[in-house]
Amino acid sequence: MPSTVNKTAHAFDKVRLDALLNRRFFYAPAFEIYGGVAGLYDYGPPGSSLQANIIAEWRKHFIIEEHMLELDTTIMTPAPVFETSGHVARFADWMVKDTKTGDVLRADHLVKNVLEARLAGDKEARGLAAAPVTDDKKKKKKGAKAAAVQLSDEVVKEYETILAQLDNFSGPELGELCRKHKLTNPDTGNEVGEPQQFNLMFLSSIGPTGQHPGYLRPETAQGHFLNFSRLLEFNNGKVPFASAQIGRSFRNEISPRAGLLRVREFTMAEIEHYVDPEDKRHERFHEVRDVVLILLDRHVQEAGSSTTTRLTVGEAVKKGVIANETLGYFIARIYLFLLKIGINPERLRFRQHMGNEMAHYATDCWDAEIHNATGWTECVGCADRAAYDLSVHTAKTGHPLVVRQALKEPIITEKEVSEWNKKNLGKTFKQDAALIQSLVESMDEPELLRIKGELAQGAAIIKSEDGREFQLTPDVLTVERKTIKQSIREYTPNVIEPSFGLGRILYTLLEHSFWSREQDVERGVLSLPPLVAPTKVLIVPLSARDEFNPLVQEVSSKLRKAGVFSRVDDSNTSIGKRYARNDELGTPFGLTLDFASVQNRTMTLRERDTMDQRIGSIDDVITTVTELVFGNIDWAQACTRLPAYDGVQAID
Ligand SMILES: Nc1ncnc2c1ncn2[C@@H]1O[C@H](COP(=O)(O)OP(=O)(O)OP(=O)(O)O)[C@@H](O)[C@H]1O
Repeated sequence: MPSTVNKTAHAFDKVRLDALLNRRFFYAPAFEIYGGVAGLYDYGPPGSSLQANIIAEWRKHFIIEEHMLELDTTIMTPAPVFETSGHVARFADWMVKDTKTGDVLRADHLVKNVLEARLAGDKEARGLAAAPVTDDKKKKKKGAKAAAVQLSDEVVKEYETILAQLDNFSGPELGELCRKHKLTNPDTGNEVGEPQQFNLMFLSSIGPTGQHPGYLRPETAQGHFLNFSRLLEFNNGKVPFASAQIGRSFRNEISPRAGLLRVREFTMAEIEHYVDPEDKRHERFHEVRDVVLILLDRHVQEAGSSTTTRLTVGEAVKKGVIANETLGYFIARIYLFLLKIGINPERLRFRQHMGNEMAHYATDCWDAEIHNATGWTECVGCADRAAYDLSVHTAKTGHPLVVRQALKEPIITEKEVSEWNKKNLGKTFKQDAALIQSLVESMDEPELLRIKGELAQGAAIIKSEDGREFQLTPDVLTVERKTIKQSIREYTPNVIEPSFGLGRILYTLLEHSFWSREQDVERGVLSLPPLVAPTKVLIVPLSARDEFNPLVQEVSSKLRKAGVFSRVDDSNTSIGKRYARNDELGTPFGLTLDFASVQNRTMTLRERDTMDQRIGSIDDVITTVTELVFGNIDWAQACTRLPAYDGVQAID
């Protein structure tokens, strides 16, 4: 039987984790030797592999499993695209300036940090256990740390309500909060000015003339929408279908201070699922119906609370908590993906956007929020964007981004139809002729009936938007009832959009995976699942002596052939130190080759978390470790195949 491990013997320590990630070069500030730039990071070898493995699993879980159409569209985007999509006018955050130093802060973050600090001070004053604060947290939140002052119960309730509704406030409302609650810059104690909007897109220029402004895209979505007609054709004209894209996005964040959680350049993985607006059922919904989710719905937040409920996706859709099956299906699929790569399900919730928070065109929107040392962080957004994007690009370009569906049974209807005498129309109304025609053509049935009635009396009056009146007579216009046969239905599909930020997922996964050995807090471990671990198997020869070389090569080559990514560590340190280093890199399995291996062709297999060691013939161990890496068996099953090893080379 495998040993049990106590992963909670030491409280989570962000300082240690950050030091580990830096020391092992998971990632580091970009341009570090030039002093670095806030919000820009480079990933080193383990960080890059971890990200690549998460992406590989994402492609399998979504693109391959769901037959999505993959795209790779350009990052540099001409300005008119983002003018049409609304990003130029609205892709902005509210910032405030320190009235003395001119330092810039994001207004909602200022409110959050100061109120949270005051609530922590209140807890301390009441003698209630506050969350442990590490040295690093103290340092970072130095300014935000409030004195241990007890607040009245009403003020506590008011602060909690504000925090629950934070994402719902407009800029002027945030300004009002700063004044009412005397919120000052936590770093300096100075007052802040009125919130102002700051557009987050990086502006550039395409070509040498400076006449074609462009932006670095802040999300990959527009690249999907602009290619909709081609995608639809590729899919043989059939809806529903989805496009998917993994790529870089850029946002000029106001003051990025949260490591990978808020950066200015990051990798996104986005899906745009196109669906008939009249039928948002999903044919695979039954597969996820029973998945239980932790939900925080909009009504709870609007009432000032953060109390979550557990519901199956099936119940949530049935009760109307989640707007439709397709949205529910993707929320459940996002949940399953995050669990698969190692996110702790108890620290994952889905929060619905409140009324003001949601884009005006969206029908419903949920964020997958993952809990970490800084609180709850949105890592995936999942929105029903209705027909907004495709409609605005159609209206702007005149290129119809629509579905034309042949109807099985033609629809026969009777309706009032306008008939024009074009010659008389032009002669009577000259340059106003086109306007008059479009006014009549946009009328609904009751209005046309009114016109028909008035024409029967001799003349009908219509009004233009600018208040002018036109008198129409039967020699110009007649209205007749006709039978219409419609065999094509044309509609703009609605879009359900799951949008993943990979850096946030990667960082929160590292937090959820990190712990320290009970016997020694200095010995950190990253319990990354084999699926995403940067290296799956470490091969450790007892020493760098030549006699081990043939075996090392044999084992490496057999693992390579089995598709298992391994590395050899024949450095000149003890086996224990080599394993400890690889525990920090999250390598789940280790293979040790010693003199017995040379003589008897045996090898030991070590499991990272328990440090248990088993022994078997080289080939048996390779078969077992391969199955472990691919998730076909777990460690308990491996233990039934291979006997325990308690020899001298055990690392402790
Ligand atoms: N500055 C950033 N750094 C890292 N990831 C980001 C950043 N902004 C957005 N993301 C990621 O992209 C995903 C989709 O972007 P979306 O526009 O929904 O985020 P957002 O609502 O603007 O995020 P926030 O409110 O935290 O600024 C987010 O769920 C997140 O994972």
